[in-house]
Amino acid sequence: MTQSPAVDTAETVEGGRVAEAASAPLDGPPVIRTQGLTKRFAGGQLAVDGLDLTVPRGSVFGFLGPNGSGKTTTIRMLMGLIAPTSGVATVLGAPMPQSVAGVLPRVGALIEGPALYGYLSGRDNLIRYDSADPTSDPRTRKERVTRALERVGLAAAAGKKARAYSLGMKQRLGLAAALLQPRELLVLDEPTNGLDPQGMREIRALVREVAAEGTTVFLSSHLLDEIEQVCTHAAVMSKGRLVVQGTVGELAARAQGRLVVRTADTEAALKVLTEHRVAGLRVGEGRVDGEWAALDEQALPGLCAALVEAGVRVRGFGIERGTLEDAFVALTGEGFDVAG
Ligand SMILES: Nc1ncnc2c1ncn2[C@@H]1O[C@H](COP(=O)(O)OP(=O)(O)OP(=O)(O)O)[C@@H](O)[C@H]1O
Repeated sequence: MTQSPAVDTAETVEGGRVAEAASAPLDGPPVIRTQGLTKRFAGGQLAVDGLDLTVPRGSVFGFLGPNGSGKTTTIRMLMGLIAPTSGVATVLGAPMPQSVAGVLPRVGALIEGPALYGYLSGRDNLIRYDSADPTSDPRTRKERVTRALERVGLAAAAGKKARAYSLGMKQRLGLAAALLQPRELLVLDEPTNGLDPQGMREIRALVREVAAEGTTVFLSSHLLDEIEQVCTHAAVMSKGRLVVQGTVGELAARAQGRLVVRTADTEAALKVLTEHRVAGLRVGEGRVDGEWAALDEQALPGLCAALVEAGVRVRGFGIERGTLEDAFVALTGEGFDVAG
């Protein structure tokens, strides 16, 4: 696939080297920055390999990658839960894990499912969680708990014991815990895991709302469309390494749209498109597609007419938009495993 000029602003990793970016930084120093961050587990597993990540303040940053690509391990290092084997992680300007005590009160986090007391109600779980936070004000606790339950859509189920909650409700309760106080940074590991489509929409709306209030949101996901819907920026991981990072617009621009002709007469269509110098032609079941970026939009009606004149029975003719998934496949040469 050819690259459009727009993608040159994305920070790209090729052959293990980072080409520094002019990637639209938002205000101030980055909220998260890692340099050469690496984690090799005792068993020898290299889970994160030389990661250079820059999360701009005010962004909704999607940390994207198939299962097992190193997202959770990275988040655990950022939150000081495990120490890196080598490299540096800085969160809100302070090195981790050394600055855990100063940094974590400024961060709301939902990692690997919330730790809940099953015998307590949702509301009592939040009260207990908030009481354990030395920075929280007991005088406003009740209102803050009520507000957090409302925000995540759990007000009606607040009195139910947490063990009776579905996975999605537990996930919401964990999110409510992260929202008990205003935070500079919200870190969410797969926040829509276990939610139905409506629940996913609600959580995404909540993420946008929190971001609009000025909180930087860092969320991991293996769902490409989720990243496209809520994030301003994204980084793509594959096998512990950073593939690319930049704004979502820059990343999606890597996936150019394709000209698609739907017809049973694929051979005849291929001939006409070749004559018209359409590059990157591929023939599929009942369709021929090619790169369209180099074509002039003005040329499309003429191209369609030429197909018809050549006797091609055209059932469909148009441009299909490229997706982040196309970009991922183009960048890694792999399919994106969305299982799990
Ligand atoms: N404690 C551990 N000990 C050994 N290997 C581990 C450990 N934790 C994770 N790994 C391995 O490190 C790799 C990265 O795992 P990680 O959980 O960070 O990926 P992920 O992208 O978050 O995937 P998922 O979405 O499935 O959680 C995997 O191969 C995993 O098996």
